[in-house]
Amino acid sequence: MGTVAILGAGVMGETLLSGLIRSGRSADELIVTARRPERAEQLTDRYAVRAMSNVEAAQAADTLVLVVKPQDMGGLVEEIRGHVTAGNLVVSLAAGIPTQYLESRLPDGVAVVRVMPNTPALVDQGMAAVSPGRSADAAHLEEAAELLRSCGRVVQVAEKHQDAVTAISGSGPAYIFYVVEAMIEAGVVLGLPRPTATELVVQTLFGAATMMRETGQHPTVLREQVTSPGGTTAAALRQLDDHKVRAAFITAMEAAATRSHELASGND
Ligand SMILES: NC(=O)C1=CN([C@@H]2O[C@H](COP(=O)(O)OP(=O)(O)OC[C@H]3O[C@@H](n4cnc5c(N)ncnc54)[C@H](O)[C@@H]3O)[C@@H](O)[C@H]2O)C=CC1
Ligand SMILES: O=C(O)[C@@H]1CCC=N1
Repeated sequence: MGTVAILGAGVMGETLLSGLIRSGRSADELIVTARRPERAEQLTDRYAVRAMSNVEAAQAADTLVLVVKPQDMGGLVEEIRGHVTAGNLVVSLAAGIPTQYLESRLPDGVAVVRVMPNTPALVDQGMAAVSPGRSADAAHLEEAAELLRSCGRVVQVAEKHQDAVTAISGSGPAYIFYVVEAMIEAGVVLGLPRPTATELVVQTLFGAATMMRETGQHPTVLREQVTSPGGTTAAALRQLDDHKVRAAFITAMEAAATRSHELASGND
């Protein structure tokens, strides 16, 4: 696969970097760039990878993984465009940025793959969706998928679905943590010590997620199994329905997809 440079190694860039290292990729074949020298030093200390400037990384690497914020993408591409050739594969992990945005700013024929990862990749449980740009062939797509497979699952989607993917699995961990926070608070309101409430909630989430994966049953069936007629669960779910929580989730994810779409036009 050659040398991989992670340009803009913040939260998501380090997550991918650590996954590549865990999966056995040699640190010699990995390069990082960071805006702040202290950050670059931290990453070289932690992973023994090389840190260099964006231009040097573009010159040295075969695959360039762009992991800056969408708002910083224009500046980064402007900086490296003169050093990217048709032999490079460019993989973008940024929300909202279409492959066409990158293709139109990079030399003709450069293969671009758009990816939407998520942070559970940090524990090898990531979910990533990949979409090829105009000049990316099956081998380029496989190369990008291989990078992300180092730390989780990978699916291919049509690029038109990437805003929806961003809303569901890209931002998804945050919604789950939000629900977990709310359930822990509820436990505390009900008088449980905070550490006990936290353990109950985290294990319940883990157990429910494992059940969905291992049984393959639809969540409605699994929910009904918990919900005894006239029982405690039915009383709680009635409150969630009365407060329109399901509708709120759908509206929230529509807002995330809309925001992803807006990011393409450089709206801050
Ligand atoms: N955090 C998440 O859960 C996810 C993030 N993403 C995408 O990943 C990208 C990065 O997000 P985070 O890692 O959360 O942000 P972050 O802010 O932690 O990381 C971005 C890094 O890029 C650096 N940077 C900015 N301009 C630079 C430049 N010109 N050269 C070198 N470094 C530069 C920043 O200093 C920062 O360290 C975004 O585009 C985001 O949409 C995608 C999926 C999930
Ligand atoms: O919040 C964001 O914009 C990024 C993209 C998906 C998750 N975090």
